[in-house]
Amino acid sequence: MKTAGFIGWRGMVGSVLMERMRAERDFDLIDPVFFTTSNVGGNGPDVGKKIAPLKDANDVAELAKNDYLISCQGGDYTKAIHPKLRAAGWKGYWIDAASALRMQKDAVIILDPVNRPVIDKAVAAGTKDFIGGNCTVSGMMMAIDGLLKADLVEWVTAMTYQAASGAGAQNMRELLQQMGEVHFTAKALLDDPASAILDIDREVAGILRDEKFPTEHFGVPLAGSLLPWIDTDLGNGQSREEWKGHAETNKILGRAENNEIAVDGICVRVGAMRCHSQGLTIKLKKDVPIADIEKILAGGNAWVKVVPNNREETLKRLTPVAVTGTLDIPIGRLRKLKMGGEYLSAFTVGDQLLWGAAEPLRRMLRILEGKLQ
Ligand SMILES: NC(=O)C1=CN([C@@H]2O[C@H](COP(=O)(O)OP(=O)(O)OC[C@H]3O[C@@H](n4cnc5c(N)ncnc54)[C@H](OP(=O)(O)O)[C@@H]3O)[C@@H](O)[C@H]2O)C=CC1
Ligand SMILES: N[C@@H](CC(=O)OP(=O)(O)O)C(=O)O
Repeated sequence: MKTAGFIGWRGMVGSVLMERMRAERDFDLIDPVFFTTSNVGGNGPDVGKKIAPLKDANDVAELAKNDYLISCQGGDYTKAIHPKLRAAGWKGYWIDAASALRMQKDAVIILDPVNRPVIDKAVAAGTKDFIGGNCTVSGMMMAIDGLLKADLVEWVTAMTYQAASGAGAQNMRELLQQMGEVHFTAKALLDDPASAILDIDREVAGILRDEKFPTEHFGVPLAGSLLPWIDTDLGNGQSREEWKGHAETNKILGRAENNEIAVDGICVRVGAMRCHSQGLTIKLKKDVPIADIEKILAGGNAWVKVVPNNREETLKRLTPVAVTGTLDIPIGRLRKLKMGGEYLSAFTVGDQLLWGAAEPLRRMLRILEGKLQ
């Protein structure tokens, strides 16, 4: 049995990965070894079998004993350790959730329901670095997988509504603190049915703008507001999160530079917990009837679910609350836009900690073990 070293297993993405691997009995396939940057000698997670005490995640020689290394520890860790491992001659498979290596020439971005042929070809060619994609990109591609496979997409714009979890565990906590603070401020007026809504609104605006309002992690209020900028500023009017849309989509599909699908849009953080939503405008290569589009989308992969474009089904099935904690990728609000028969609108939701982070990693391990058809 091959050995797999896990780094970052107790973080937010890592915990979801452990949960999924336990549920799918992935630990039966490998001998797991757990690493830490903070608690050498401590206890690892419960994986249903006996494991050794935690090893040092900065000990390159110890890491290099493993056939696989799966990291959810973050980009800084990857940048510090991965080059040392390769320089030391380690030939194992590196599977990573962080963005650090994604665009490297020798790395493949993994989203196997969408790009299994690209992955298989890379494995056969001896590629050793397999990196999970950006959560927004992965969610969008899982949703429109059918149209991509049918080569019907000329371009896509994505207007996103991204959850707090994308910014990290501390940010999820801060969002809840902010919500609590707002409610606390308005509570007395809220409890009085005779109070005026504009008085409540004034109190709320006051606390949101108060310098004591908890904003250590987001920098500004997210509760009762939204943040139309995610990740760093590229200096050309685009955020790094928006840049990833085009760069990663085309790399995932393995498309040549002269055959790229243009992907662009605006990425926005909203007060959802862990599901990223996005409104898509898709320019199709030809005018395909909506009933056919629904069929093509539904056949894209086993997780995409087409939601009929009516109010009741949409509000029941196409929200972060409906999707959170599941692998489902609903897509709905499907209709042709006024601009013409080639212009399709769509709305999709995905749990960004599952398909957007943990799930492609555990599936890659199975692919390498020959246990995923
Ligand atoms: N957040 C997201 O939505 C996504 C994140 N990613 C990538 O995954 C990587 C990890 O992200 P994420 O899981 O959010 O990071 P976390 O901050 O939750 O965890 C990272 C590490 O922090 C250490 N840590 C310190 N204090 C704690 C604590 N109280 N509880 C748990 N861990 C703690 C742990 O290392 P140790 O055990 O060694 O102390 C842990 O492995 C990042 O590179 C990110 O870019 C990818 C896709 C989505
Ligand atoms: N930037 C994403 C989360 C993330 O970690 O993305 P990436 O893996 O591309 O760094 C978000 O904020 O929602």
